[in-house]
Amino acid sequence: MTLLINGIKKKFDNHLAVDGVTLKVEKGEMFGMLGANGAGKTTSFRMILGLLDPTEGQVTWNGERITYKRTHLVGYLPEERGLFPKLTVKEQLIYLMRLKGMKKPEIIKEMRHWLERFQVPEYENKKLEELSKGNQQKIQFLAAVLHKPELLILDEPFSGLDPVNSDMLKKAVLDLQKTGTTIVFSSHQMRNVEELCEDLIMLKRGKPVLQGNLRDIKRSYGMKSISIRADYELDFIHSISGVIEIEKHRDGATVKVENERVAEDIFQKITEKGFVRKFEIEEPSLHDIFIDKVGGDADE
Ligand SMILES: Nc1ncnc2c1ncn2[C@@H]1O[C@H](COP(=O)(O)OP(=O)(O)OP(=O)(O)O)[C@@H](O)[C@H]1O
Repeated sequence: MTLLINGIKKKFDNHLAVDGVTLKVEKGEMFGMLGANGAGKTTSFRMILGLLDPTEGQVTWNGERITYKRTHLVGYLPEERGLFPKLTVKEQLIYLMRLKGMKKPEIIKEMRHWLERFQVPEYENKKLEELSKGNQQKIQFLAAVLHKPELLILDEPFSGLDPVNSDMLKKAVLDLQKTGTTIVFSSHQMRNVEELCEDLIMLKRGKPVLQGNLRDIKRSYGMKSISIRADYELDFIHSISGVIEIEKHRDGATVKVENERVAEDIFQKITEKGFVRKFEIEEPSLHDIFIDKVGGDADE
């Protein structure tokens, strides 16, 4: 079972919201879709789900398009959320999961299992509007996974969750992956992406600017971060060519540089000045790569 996206583009009037996305996600993979606001992530998800027709290109799941008849194979947590405020948790999950072809006793069994897991069994008969935003989101997640979809699309699943709930959701997502669910998700929280996904695509104004295995991307990325501890003034590093940024600490600095050669240059210059307690070249964080590639803010 493979999700294949082949050169999809989406034009709204004259605006190309998605401009040539090609990717392959195999069964049981966790795939991250990143990009600044308006980069085209949600539009791509809608095309994957068959809710929006691509202007160009195709999407297939297991060799076929995802049409209305195959929606039971897919789970979707939309960014704009979409539950019924006046219905109880039980009422709406029964309604939504019957649309996915589940029978009522099975829905109730699965719902209780998940409510227990999320430590909110008492919510079964509460109206959605009575729940906090974060707890409503847990119910929205249940609406995406109760029918055990093969492909799960999560648009900003962690936004608005406190650290405890965010961790709980992360564990749930990882467990679903272990059972073979294919997961594609978007997030502005780079730490969550680093913790969860092996492969990713980064979009900028609809175009892919980076794509591949996260570890390979970090290893081969030119930009490096250097951690330095020394007993003397490090301000002079500013003037070395290829230095992107220097952040000073009490007894040293963290320096972002364009490539390893710049790091060697800095090493030589600081050892000429005096004793160096620490000099460590580190791979850039995904946050740094995001800022470098996409610009703007990542929510961290
Ligand atoms: N139905 C639509 N009609 C016209 N323009 C649209 C429509 N849907 C999206 N767009 C535009 O397409 C671009 C991509 O939007 P999209 O919602 O896919 O971005 P995103 O990456 O999900 O952003 P965010 O992180 O803010 O959710 C934006 O410029 C948006 O204004």
